[in-house]
Amino acid sequence: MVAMARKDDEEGPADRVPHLPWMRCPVDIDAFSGCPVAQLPRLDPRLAEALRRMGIESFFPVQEAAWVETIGPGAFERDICINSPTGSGKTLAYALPIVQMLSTRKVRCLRALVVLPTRDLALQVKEVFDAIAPVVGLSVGSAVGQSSIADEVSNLVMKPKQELYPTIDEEYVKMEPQTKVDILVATPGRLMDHINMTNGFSLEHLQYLVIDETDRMLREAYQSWLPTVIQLTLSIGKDHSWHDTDGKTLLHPLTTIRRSGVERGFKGKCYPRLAKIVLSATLTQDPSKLSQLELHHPLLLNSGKKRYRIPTKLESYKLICTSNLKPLSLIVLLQELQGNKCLVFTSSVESSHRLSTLLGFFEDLPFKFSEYSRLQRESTRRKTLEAFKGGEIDVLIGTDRMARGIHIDGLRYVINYDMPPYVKTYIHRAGRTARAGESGSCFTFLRKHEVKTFDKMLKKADNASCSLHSLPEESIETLRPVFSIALKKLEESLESEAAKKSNPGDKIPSGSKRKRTNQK
Ligand SMILES: Nc1ncnc2c1ncn2[C@@H]1O[C@H](COP(=O)(O)OP(=O)(O)OP(=O)(O)O)[C@@H](O)[C@H]1O
Repeated sequence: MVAMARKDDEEGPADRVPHLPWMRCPVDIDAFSGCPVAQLPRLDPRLAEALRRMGIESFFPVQEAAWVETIGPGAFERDICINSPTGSGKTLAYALPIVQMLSTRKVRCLRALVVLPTRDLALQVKEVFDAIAPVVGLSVGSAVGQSSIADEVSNLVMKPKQELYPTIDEEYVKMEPQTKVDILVATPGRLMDHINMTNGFSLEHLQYLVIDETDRMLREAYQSWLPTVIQLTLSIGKDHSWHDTDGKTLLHPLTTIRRSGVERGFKGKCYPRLAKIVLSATLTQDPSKLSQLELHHPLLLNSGKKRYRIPTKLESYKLICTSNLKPLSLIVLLQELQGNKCLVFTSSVESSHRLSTLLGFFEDLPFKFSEYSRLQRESTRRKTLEAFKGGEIDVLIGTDRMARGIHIDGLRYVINYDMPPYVKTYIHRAGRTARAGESGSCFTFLRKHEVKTFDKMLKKADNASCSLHSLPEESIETLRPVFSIALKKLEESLESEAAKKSNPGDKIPSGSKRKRTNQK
């Protein structure tokens, strides 16, 4: 039953009318042209200046549309759901209104929480907040597990200054630490660690909750993070009392009092309510999944006519070849791409490992490649990604872990070494290129029998025409002799790895040590 629901959500017809009435009448993002920074109404001049320093001269349509519904006439009255293509600028679409709204806050409390599925993605989003929030006096923190929990705690909370609280020492000692950040970017795991264990970490004052990559996040049930977060922000009926030395009950000076919202016309909800923004390039339409978000009069901001949309400047190509020639065809294609940055997606970590080990047995390849997978240590992965961003590696080979949200400047090419199983997967993989109005290409290797399924799948997205790309036969033939030797070495290498796994004490013979990268 669960499997069927997932398949239906991923694979339903492209033009199916959404079940939820509010999804049927979205705000059309494409009706916005994206105005110059100087013309955005009510934008704090300090933020305008920060944006200019970031090289942003005008806004993208999704950013203008979101501004209208938050700072503009929409005034954050409704929760916002954004369905807009990869690379269309969704991060700034939520970061800017939140920072602008909080720029007038008087007391520091944790008021905005942004949750993302992976650490890399969370750190990328934090960079955007870091570029704009400090200019209006806001502090941004992260809870992503990049450093030890103790370091994270010391960056997030501190004991309040004693002189601000003229109570006797004993009372001060009992006081809980308070937050050091206004905005927190987190992954669900570390967020739950702080909720459960960090003294003084509180979501009581939260005003904004952003769930980026929403469809992916709704599959992330980690310790029921979503219901926990929502529950912790509801403080109706909670005892806010704070006792002074005479035992009199005072309100804690930082308490956000959420009252029942009946008089504001939203029965059963609190006021001020927690405003939510949820986003994806492939937002789910499944009512049962969306209901977990407990959205308040949701408003959909949508781009394109079909359910999914591929970036306008993305060119899609398919290459048809047999399984046994796929590695050679990949090498020839990578040679054609002439050392330009490229991501290669496989269907599993094993497949990525196999492929990169095999490529390691080809001498003198004219590109530098590396494996990027969860089989590697976090620190190795981070270094690899940095090297790729910095241009020391041309090709990264990995799985769908690299497919969500990651932005790499100058990335022109994506290759699906294995066919993506769903149109959503195609969109996120291909969406690592052709971002922010740049052009890019996505190549997909297919076996003959996969072509029909693939073509049908792509029809579910706007702008998804796909031409055939052929590789020169003679280039493939030239590589064949080396290929046979490389295959033999690959088998030996995998065997010795397997042996090492089953007998961790044994040394691998030096000749068969695996080589996952050809980095110098
Ligand atoms: N107004 C703008 N002008 C120029 N560049 C921009 C603007 N807004 C965002 N960008 C750049 O566009 C790139 C893509 O933005 P972002 O990562 O927010 O896209 P996204 O829609 O969240 O993509 P995905 O769905 O893949 O996560 C970033 O490098 C960002 O710096």
